[in-house]
Amino acid sequence: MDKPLPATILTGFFGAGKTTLLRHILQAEHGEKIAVIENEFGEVPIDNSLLGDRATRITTLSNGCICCSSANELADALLDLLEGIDRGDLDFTRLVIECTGMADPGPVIQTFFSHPAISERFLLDGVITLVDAVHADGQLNEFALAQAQVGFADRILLTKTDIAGESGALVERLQHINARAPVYRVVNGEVDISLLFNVEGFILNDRLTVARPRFRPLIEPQNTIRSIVVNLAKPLELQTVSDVMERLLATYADNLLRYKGILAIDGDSRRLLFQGVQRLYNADWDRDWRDGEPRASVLVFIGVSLPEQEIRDAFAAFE
Ligand SMILES: Nc1nc2c(ncn2[C@@H]2O[C@H](COP(=O)(O)OP(=O)(O)OP(=O)(O)O)[C@@H](O)[C@H]2O)c(=O)[nH]1
Repeated sequence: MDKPLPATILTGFFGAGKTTLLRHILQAEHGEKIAVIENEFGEVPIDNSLLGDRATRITTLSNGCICCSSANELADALLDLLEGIDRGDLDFTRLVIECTGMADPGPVIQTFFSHPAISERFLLDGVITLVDAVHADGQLNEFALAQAQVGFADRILLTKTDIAGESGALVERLQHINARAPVYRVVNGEVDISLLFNVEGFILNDRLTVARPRFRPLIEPQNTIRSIVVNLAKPLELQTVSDVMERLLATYADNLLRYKGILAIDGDSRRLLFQGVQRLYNADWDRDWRDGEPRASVLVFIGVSLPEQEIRDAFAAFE
């Protein structure tokens, strides 16, 4: 069986700079052959012509937005690419999907896990969310979807800081929504490609970065997306962790966009890595804890209206 093909999802609100970035990716020297799936929101596929001919194949999904009505359209496009490879008509090493500004990344991500052939032959590498430094504050205030796009990110690219300036407060706000994804400032798509590829956001690994905002807003907006970081100093019982997670998911799976953790389990010398997207989660043993390394657990939950106290209490009960 060939190695699965890595796939990168580019998301971000209208005008955030997704096409600009994609053009840069296609022109950069990275030795990858990239296939592109573009989603034009019921428009003429103008972006195709903007991208030039560097992509191995550009599939345009035009029938609305891949996130909702036409989730199958995305699955069909992915299967179509696989058939092209099997027939020998297509050859590519990586797939990039550009979502529309109004796409919810959740269903797009789930397409990679829900269909057997797709989940076997593609490997979702990472979700890259672009945020327009000029407009993001207003968009985040007004649209829960703009927050969800940030909440799902493995990497956040802050665009247009050439106009908006350093945007420190916005970066704090983004880290409050998603404490897990590093934020990089990118002007006109100029970014080091190595930051975007092999992110392994959906592979169990120990790359759990947690941003620590220096301050928090005085007034917490209600019903917004944010992250909760839980640190636990003492090793946990495996069964108890799974009971708590099952209980949380039974009630709050729809609130949880993404969660990830590195856990110290009582009686085991290895670290336990786990991560999930809404209802889907998995866990795997990692390397041994090193001598002198504190056997402490850290979990990050990103979601909408998270029951913070309940999550904290459930885990605090073990301390
Ligand atoms: N000044 C400045 N302009 C930028 C930057 N990045 C993108 N733009 C401009 O912003 C506009 C929108 O960029 P696109 O790349 O089309 O954005 P998009 O996210 O693909 O937009 P939609 O397809 O509408 O969702 C274009 O005019 C870009 O040239 C940046 O870092 N600085």
